[in-house]
Amino acid sequence: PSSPSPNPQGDNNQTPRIPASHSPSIRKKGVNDFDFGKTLGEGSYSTVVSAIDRTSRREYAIKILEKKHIIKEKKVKYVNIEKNTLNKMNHPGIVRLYYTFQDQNSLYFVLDHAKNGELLTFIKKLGSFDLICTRFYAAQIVSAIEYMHSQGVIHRDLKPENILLDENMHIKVTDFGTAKMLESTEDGEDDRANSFVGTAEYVSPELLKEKSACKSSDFWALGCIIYQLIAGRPPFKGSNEYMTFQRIVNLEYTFPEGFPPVAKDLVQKLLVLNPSERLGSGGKVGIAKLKKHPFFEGTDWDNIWNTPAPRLL
Ligand SMILES: O=C(O)[C@@H]1CCC(=O)N(CCc2ccc(Cl)cc2)[C@H]1c1ccccc1Cl
Repeated sequence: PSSPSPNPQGDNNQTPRIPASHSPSIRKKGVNDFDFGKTLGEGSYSTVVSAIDRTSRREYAIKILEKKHIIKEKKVKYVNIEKNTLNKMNHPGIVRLYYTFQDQNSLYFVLDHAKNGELLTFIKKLGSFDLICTRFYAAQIVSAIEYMHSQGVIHRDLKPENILLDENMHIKVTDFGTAKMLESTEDGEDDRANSFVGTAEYVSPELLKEKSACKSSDFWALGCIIYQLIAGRPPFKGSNEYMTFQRIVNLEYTFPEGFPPVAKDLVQKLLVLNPSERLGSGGKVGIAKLKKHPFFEGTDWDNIWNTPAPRLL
């Protein structure tokens, strides 16, 4: 098209739109733009494969979902939720969605490749984290939760399997297929998100009792994760899901010998049955109070994403 004549108002809606197919830089990506490598993980509805962009040579993790399976399992809604929530996220502690595309049989999500895998692997390998490491990772999780909630998103299924580690051993929260986008993002106007139950050991009592989660449900999961980093196992674990749920709603858990008192105090303030009394709840004010807890003493909240991760011993 001829170059547009300068428009006195300066608005550019007069500029003729160049069809994407004519401009190489914004062409829609497709399967043939990548060399696929090894499988990184298999979910019940997706497979994640490492892949290299043939042009940029950049490495990605591509999440592939089979359309037939998604439709059969009635999970189309979750696919759209994952795409829409991930598209809204732009934070160092949250896995980034670069492109999406599809072909006849599958949907493709091109994501960050977090090279060091799941936080759960390190908990299993080391047995437990010392206080310095626990504080670093807990602070990064709080920072990621604070950002998600500021965007009106509740994750609803936070757990060590969904907290990945990048090459610098910094976290990348993933798996937003079960997230909930709240209408209102103002402080304190927490809507209740309905249906869907997370992973048994980390599910909040309000989700079990009222079938609805709120932002505070992510702080319950944080309490379970901090407990697990130190104790090497989650606080609520029954011999089956029903027994686990019973322990959660009855707040049946104990601290092992030697559990550091400052961490115990924080966990006791997060694992509170009433969501509005949980430390961290109540919007920005609530999160500020959480960040001030003695457990986080010495945390430089403005620099945790460019502070080297402590060596996991
Ligand atoms: O929302 C979008 O960006 C597009 C819009 C056009 C489109 O057809 N899709 C795929 C819709 C879809 C969702 C689930 C199944 Cl099982 C099949 C098709 C969407 C899509 C494409 C690629 C990857 C994910 C999605 Cl949701």
